[in-house]
Amino acid sequence: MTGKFITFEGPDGAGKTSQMKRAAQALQEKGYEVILTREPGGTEIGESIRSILLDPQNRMSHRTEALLYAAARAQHVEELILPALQAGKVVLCDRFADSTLAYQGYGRGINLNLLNIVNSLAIGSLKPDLTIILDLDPQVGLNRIRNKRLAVAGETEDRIEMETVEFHQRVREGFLSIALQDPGRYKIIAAGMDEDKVFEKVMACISGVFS
Ligand SMILES: Nc1ncnc2c1ncn2[C@@H]1O[C@H](COP(=O)(O)OP(=O)(O)O)[C@@H](O)[C@H]1O
Ligand SMILES: Cc1cn([C@H]2C[C@H](O)[C@@H](COP(=O)(O)OP(=O)(O)O)O2)c(=O)[nH]c1=O
Repeated sequence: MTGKFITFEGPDGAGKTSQMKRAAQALQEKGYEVILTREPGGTEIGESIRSILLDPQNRMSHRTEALLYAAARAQHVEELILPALQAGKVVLCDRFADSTLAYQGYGRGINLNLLNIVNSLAIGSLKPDLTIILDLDPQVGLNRIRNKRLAVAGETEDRIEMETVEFHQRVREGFLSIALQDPGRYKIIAAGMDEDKVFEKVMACISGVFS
């Protein structure tokens, strides 16, 4: 495997999408071939599963939720991520297996060992070279999202964003606990600063992967 696999994690509204777009552009300017993708999603099947997962009309059991995220991930890895890495590309992925541990594990309360098994069924031995966790008070993130939604008529909150602040607080703490387990792979960046400052730190972490 010659490519690089970099994942972005953190609470909703932490700035992952914005930072990833800038990082992709910076890397492309340096001559790297970059794939920008997201979970759940990244493939036709994954995007269909995403609509089911995020639809606020769906009353879904926690176990169904965990398995659907993993199903979307399995397709994503096989159809898009592994082939891109084998072709030497840089894959930037908006959320990956750690989101299942944080949201379905720390958030919903599903046993973490079980989730690790489900994740390994979905991803095999694939491991990101770097995982950037954009850390933010979840209330600030949710307010950012609400302001963004207000700007787009007709957009409403998705099924996960509608969860309680306490749920999102557990998710945040979950990400921080996960990061402690492998400080070499996880880099935590405080995401409450302005976008340019966060971006400087993001690029400093990414540079480490290529040195
Ligand atoms: N550092 C920042 N400070 C203030 N607002 C931000 C910052 N980063 C992103 N935003 C805004 O917050 C909203 C959510 O950002 P986004 O990149 O979509 O986050 P995520 O993908 O983590 O949900 C967007 O409207 C974006 O412009
Ligand atoms: C990948 C993944 C995402 N999620 C949740 C987190 C998000 O609320 C939602 C969709 O992800 P995303 O669109 O990245 O949300 P945001 O841009 O608001 O951060 O799915 C899980 O609960 N488990 C998972 O395994």
